[in-house]
Amino acid sequence: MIVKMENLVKRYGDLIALDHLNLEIKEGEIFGLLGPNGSGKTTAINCLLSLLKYDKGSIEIFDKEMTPTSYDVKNNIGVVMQDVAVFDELTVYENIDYFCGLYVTDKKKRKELVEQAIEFVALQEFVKFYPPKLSGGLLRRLNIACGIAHKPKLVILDEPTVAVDPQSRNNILEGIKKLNEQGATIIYTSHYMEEIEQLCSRLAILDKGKVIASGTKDEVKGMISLGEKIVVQTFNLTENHLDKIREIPNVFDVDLKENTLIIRQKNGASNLVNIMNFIAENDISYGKIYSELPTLNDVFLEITGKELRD
Ligand SMILES: Nc1ncnc2c1ncn2[C@@H]1O[C@H](COP(=O)(O)OP(=O)(O)OP(=O)(O)O)[C@@H](O)[C@H]1O
Repeated sequence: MIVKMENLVKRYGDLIALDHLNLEIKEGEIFGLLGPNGSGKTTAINCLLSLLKYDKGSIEIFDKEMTPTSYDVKNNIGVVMQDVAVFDELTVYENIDYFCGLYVTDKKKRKELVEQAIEFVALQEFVKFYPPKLSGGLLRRLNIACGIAHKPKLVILDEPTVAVDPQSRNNILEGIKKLNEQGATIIYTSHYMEEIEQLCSRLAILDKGKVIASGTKDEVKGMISLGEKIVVQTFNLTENHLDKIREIPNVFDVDLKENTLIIRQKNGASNLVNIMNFIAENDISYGKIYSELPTLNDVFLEITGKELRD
């Protein structure tokens, strides 16, 4: 276990920002913290880093209690915060060199690390630029390079893709996968469920400072009863057909409205094939046919009654 957060409570006055939060993050995973704005993601990260005092609970990182003076633990953590924090009066190269220098004093070693970080976020053409001359996406990439240049074992990224262009977004997501492949454990917070789906091996969904669902993506999706949804645009279905479709393995709900048939099935390997075979065998004419698996938003919607996005 790389991170163990137990029963964490954090209050801001009357507001309970973290309400007995429990998180366990294992070595080598990309762990997603997903939740709508204000659900407590940044507060959880700040407590984890001992940047914020909390009211109750305990935090262990690398099997050691985390305190504001746990410098040996902090040396092995890289943080990329939501707000870009670089020096406007230093160039791209100098910024990365400065932040790397907080951890690595050997100049030769640092030069290597800084160059690797620049290559990692593909900022080679911009090394002499000052931050005010960089676009939002490039600035975020610089922010990331500053956070990871010292090759930490644990990398924490707090919504690193907010307001970036699609090219930088892809660069950032690919970079995170690469970091993980090179051995870093990653904590990634976002309110974009697509990013969490794409990146993370396990996740926790937060709402009002509580974990409302956690596990692998499949485990989390398995917590709700929506199952797989198969949609068929069809024209000549009879009641008799609908009855037969209800008998197909895994089908638990069939609904025909105008020309759209929605079949809900429990998860299974050949759900769509079974439906297509039935359509072919019964000479049913159809337009579009497609299958949708539940999304993390469906999970959130079912548990909380509201959408993940604002
Ligand atoms: N310094 C503070 N003082 C008072 N309330 C705060 C403070 N920081 C955060 N909060 C409140 O605590 C709750 C959790 O906020 P937090 O920033 O941790 O959420 P978040 O999930 O990271 O949201 P976002 O996605 O918008 O960053 C929110 O209701 C927020 O308004």
